Amino acid sequence: MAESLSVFRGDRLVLDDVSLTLNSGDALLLTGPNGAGKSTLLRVLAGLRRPDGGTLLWEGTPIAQDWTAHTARVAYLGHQDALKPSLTVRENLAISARAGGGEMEDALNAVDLLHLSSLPARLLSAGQKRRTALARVLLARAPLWLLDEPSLGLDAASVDLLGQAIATHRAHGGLVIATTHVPLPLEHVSHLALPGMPDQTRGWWGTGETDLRGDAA
Ligand SMILES: Nc1ncnc2c1ncn2[C@@H]1O[C@H](COP(=O)(O)OP(=O)(O)OP(=O)(O)O)[C@@H](O)[C@H]1O
Repeated sequence: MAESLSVFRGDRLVLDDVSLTLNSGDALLLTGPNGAGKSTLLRVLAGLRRPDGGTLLWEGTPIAQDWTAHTARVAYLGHQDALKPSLTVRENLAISARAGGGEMEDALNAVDLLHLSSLPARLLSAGQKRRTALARVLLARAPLWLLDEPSLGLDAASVDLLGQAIATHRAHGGLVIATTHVPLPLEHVSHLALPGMPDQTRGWWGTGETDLRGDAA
């Protein structure tokens, strides 16, 4: 999927020769210290930023041939929840539902937001906003989820819901790449530690993890 990516931010080489491959149902956790380039890598994979070197492929075809087609494959959750404050939860999500055709009630249910769906987004707590943004990912009906610190601000019950949503997506053949600084309730994940990761955190990231660094295609 990604071959030998390199990305400069300013004059600093933030990503140097990063490669990774995901198959249907796979999940990859990106870890590394602040500034390691995790968000940068996600934005490149989302097509929001062009790499300075290397190639992105989808089913063997270079993504650069059709960036618009790639955008339709991706549900991207950034650090910002990007909600319109005056619109209700449901109205915010309706925009995504129209774009992706997903089921509104199922998405609200999956992140336990049904009871808050008529509230304007400006009245939501940080965790409730994050859950709304996650519901938008569900509604996008995109095969590739790119999640930047998806558990940010979530309580324990909501982190469990996040884990279930990801597991369901994977069970239907979806792909997930998520950055995180904390363990997530995921099974059989791969793990790409961008440079600077302290060794003692190995083993945090769920069961069955595989270290892709160094041997990824
Ligand atoms: N607009 C910019 N111009 C120049 N450098 C930038 C810019 N945005 C980010 N950077 C630099 O790029 C590097 C990677 O940033 P990035 O946000 O990808 O890191 P990260 O691993 O996601 O960090 P965090 O764990 O804090 O979220 C950092 O050194 C940062 O200072």
